[in-house]
Parts: sequence; C-alpha cells; structure tokens
Amino acid sequence: MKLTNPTSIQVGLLGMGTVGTGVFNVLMRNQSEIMRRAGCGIEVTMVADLDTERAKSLVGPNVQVVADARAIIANPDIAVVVELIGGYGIAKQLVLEAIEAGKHVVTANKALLAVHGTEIFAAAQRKGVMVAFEAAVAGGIPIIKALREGLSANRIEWVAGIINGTTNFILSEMRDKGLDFDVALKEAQRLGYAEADPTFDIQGVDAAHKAALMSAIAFGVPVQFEKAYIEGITALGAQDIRYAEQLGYRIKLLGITKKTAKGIELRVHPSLVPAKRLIANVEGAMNAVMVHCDALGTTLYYGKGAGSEPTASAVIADLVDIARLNTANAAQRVPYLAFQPDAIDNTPVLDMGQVVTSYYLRLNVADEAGVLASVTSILAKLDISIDAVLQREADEVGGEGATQTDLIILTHDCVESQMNLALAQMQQLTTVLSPITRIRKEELV
Ligand SMILES: NC(=O)c1ccc[n+]([C@@H]2O[C@H](COP(=O)([O-])OP(=O)(O)OC[C@H]3O[C@@H](n4cnc5c(N)ncnc54)[C@H](O)[C@@H]3O)[C@@H](O)[C@H]2O)c1
Ligand SMILES: N[C@@H](CCO)C(=O)O
Ligand code: NA
Repeated sequence: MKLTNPTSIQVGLLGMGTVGTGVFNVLMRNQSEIMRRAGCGIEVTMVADLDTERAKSLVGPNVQVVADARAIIANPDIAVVVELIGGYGIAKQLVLEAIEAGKHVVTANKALLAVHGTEIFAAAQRKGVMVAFEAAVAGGIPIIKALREGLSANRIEWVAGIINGTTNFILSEMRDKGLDFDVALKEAQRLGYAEADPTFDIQGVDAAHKAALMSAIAFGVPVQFEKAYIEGITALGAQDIRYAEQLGYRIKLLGITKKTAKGIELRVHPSLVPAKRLIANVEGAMNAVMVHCDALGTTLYYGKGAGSEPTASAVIADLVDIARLNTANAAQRVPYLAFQPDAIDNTPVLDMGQVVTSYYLRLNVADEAGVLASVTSILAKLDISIDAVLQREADEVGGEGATQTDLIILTHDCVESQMNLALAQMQQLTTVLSPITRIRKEELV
C-alpha cells in the first residue's frame, strides 16, 4: 500500500501486552530520532486489546482504543498492522485479513510463522505487502537482518543459538544458585520472558519455532517446523550439569540448523558446549546466535532475546524498514525468506537418525570389575570412538559403602542411528542400573 500521507505512516497495534506496551513507549520516546532515520513519522493511531480500559490507561487520549481488532484492519488510513497478540488462533485470521486488506504486517509471533508461514508469505506475495518478523527470532537481536542482508554474500553452513531466554535463565539459575527448576521458571514468568504457555519454552518448542525460521532464511528452504527434532530441558539432571563442568563443558539448550551434503539438520536439544566458547558463557535470559559462513567465518550475535523494550526494538526496526521501503517496487524488496520466492529449493530436512554429532553419556553402573570394558566394547563394535571417560568413585556418588557409581563417556562424532543402537545394547547390560542419559555435544568450530 502507498502512504496516503507521506509525512507520517499510520500504524495499528493488535495486542497491548508486554511487547505492545514496549512498542508504544519506545516509539513515543524516540519519535524524533526514529523520524530522522525513517524519513517520515511512524505513528500509532489505533490500538486493539480485549482489555480496553487498561490499554487506554497506557496510550492516553490521542490514540483510539478498540476491543475489536477488525476495526483497525477496516481503517483505510492504517498502512501497517502490528500483530502482538500471539498464538495461532485469532492472530492468524487477523494477519491474513490485514494482508488481504493490503496492509503491511509486522509480527513477533514465531509460533504463527513457524506453523503457518508458507501460507502467510504466499498471501503477502500475492498482495505485494511486507511481512516483517525480526522480533520473532532472538527478540531484539537483529539476527534476521544479519542472515537475510548482512551475510548475503556467503554460503551459510550452520547456525546454532541460545534462542530461548526462559530456558537459559533456568539453566543458569540452577547452575549458579542451585535453584530448583520450578522456582527459576516462576521468576522467568514474572520477568515477562516466558510464553503464555511456558511448556513451549521448557520443552524446546519455542526454540524450534525460531530455529525453523532461521533455517529457512539461512538456506532458502520453506519454513519446516514440523520436521524439527525437539527435546527440551525438563529431563536434565543437576548431576549432568556438574559432570559437564568437570569435563570443561556447559549445558545449553541450542537451536541448530546445518546444511550438509545429505540435507538440512534442524534440531533443538540440550547440548554440551566447550566452556571456553563465548556462547557457553551466555547467562541468564540473554540470547546468542552463532552463524558460520564460508567467506566471513564465524560471527556471534548476542543480546536480549525477550522483554518489553528489547523486543519492541526489533518491531520498530521493522516499522522503519517498511517506512523506508514502502515506495519501492514490491518485486525489488528484500524477500521475506531472504531468497527470491522462485529460488526456494527443496533440500530435505534430515531425520534425526541421520544427524552426525558427538555425545555425553551418563551410565549409572554397578561398581564392579569389567563394567567399563563391556560398555566400551559395545561402542567399539559399532565404530563409535571415545573422546574421554570420567569414572566417579562409588562413595563420591552414593556415599560411604555405595555399590553403584556414575560412568561418564564423551564420544567423537558418529551418526545418531548408530548411537541409538549402542544405547539399546548398553541398556541391556545387567551392570547398567538405570536409564542412560544421552546429551549431544557440539564443539561449534
Ligand atoms: N514477551 C516477550 O518478551 C516476547 C519476545 C518475543 C516475541 N514475543 C511474542 O510477542 C507476542 C506477544 O507477546 P506478549 O508477551 O506481549 O504477550 P501478552 O500476553 O503480554 O500480550 C498479548 C495482549 O494481546 C491481547 N489480546 C488477546 N487477544 C486479543 C484479541 N483478540 N484482540 C486484541 N487483543 C487481544 C491481550 O489482552 C494482551 O494484552 C507473542 O507472539 C509472543 O510470542 C514476546
Ligand atoms: N519465551 C521466549 C520469549 C522470546 O521469544 C523466551 O523465553 O525467549
Ligand atoms: Na531478532
């Protein structure tokens, strides 16, 4: 849509919660600086929220507040709709209706784009409008901009990131302060980091939404959240965090996407990361994304991935882009998924069994002769080579007189399906006393 008033672009906000409030406040506070950058004013003239009284108290008398978001979409003066409601329900309908009405859309809703992105981008393409979503991945960090524009000379080889602040906060609090999982989660919710449904955070689903978006943009493939392998942090034991430290590693929930000769890896799971890597030292709710490319090598993007104003920063950057590009021919704009729509290819996403990585294994075993040999011979027969072994004294693990102990094994790279076979065989040994813990290990070089 062309601007009706080129001196000011009119914006409608759908949802005046944590992010909506941040967008409104930062736009007001930095109005003149933003105008100097955008070349025109960016003005929120309408806000929709179910709680109109609360929204009115936040925006004051100069902004029209409505309960029905469709009143914003119906207003011909509104050029851009910012969707900050969340979820796949009404948010999806409103985004599609806004596109249909010829509005540009900005959204922070990674769940929506990860699951329905293909449909939404196709609709936007047909209507010649923009759909911008910097806030959807790693919040305020300009990672979409970096992948789509800053790195466009490169063949991107892999992307690995701490892209969920809630889980990184929980892991940090558990390691540093010995806090219980539930206490740390409640604190993350209080600080406004967690999703409306926090199981999305702790089960790795939110990180997988973001990883699927980064995978599409890095490799020029459709958004394929449904093919992601997802494992959260709920099964992580405090002892694994400790053992990892003793071996020189930290455990982080990583979202990883990698292009290999066979296809694309797309996975989220707890990972051992060498403690000396910068990314291993990203603590609290902070996010960080590593990108490895052929020409530039490795870069690291670090900052706040959640919270009211950090996320607003990304939403407003998209508004500035839209204000600047509004007059450009639709065909010449930066493509939604970084690659031209007819250049998106169908490189397959690999099944988790085909992924190659290294592993941390913790086996609770009987403290008797021959146990280590029986375990290592299974690995040797399956061609899995061992990097390091840590065997605790039984009394260190279980107290004086204990008859069982922990055996920790770090392996070199092998195919996941081979490791699955090894785990099944090791689990059968009568000297292996409880389910084996397996955590993947990423050297990130
Ligand atoms: N909070 C963060 O730090 C953060 C960071 C990045 C992305 N996001 C994403 O941003 C979006 C918004 O998150 P949030 O934390 O601001 O959520 P929130 O729950 O604080 O705000 C949502 C707001 O939408 C309103 N709402 C619900 N249904 C509505 C409807 N039908 N019409 C109008 N308003 C309606 C609610 O009343 C609420 O005020 C989500 O997609 C979330 O995943 C949030
Ligand atoms: N729940 C998300 C919010 C930002 O997307 C997080 O914890 O990182
Ligand atoms: Na971002």
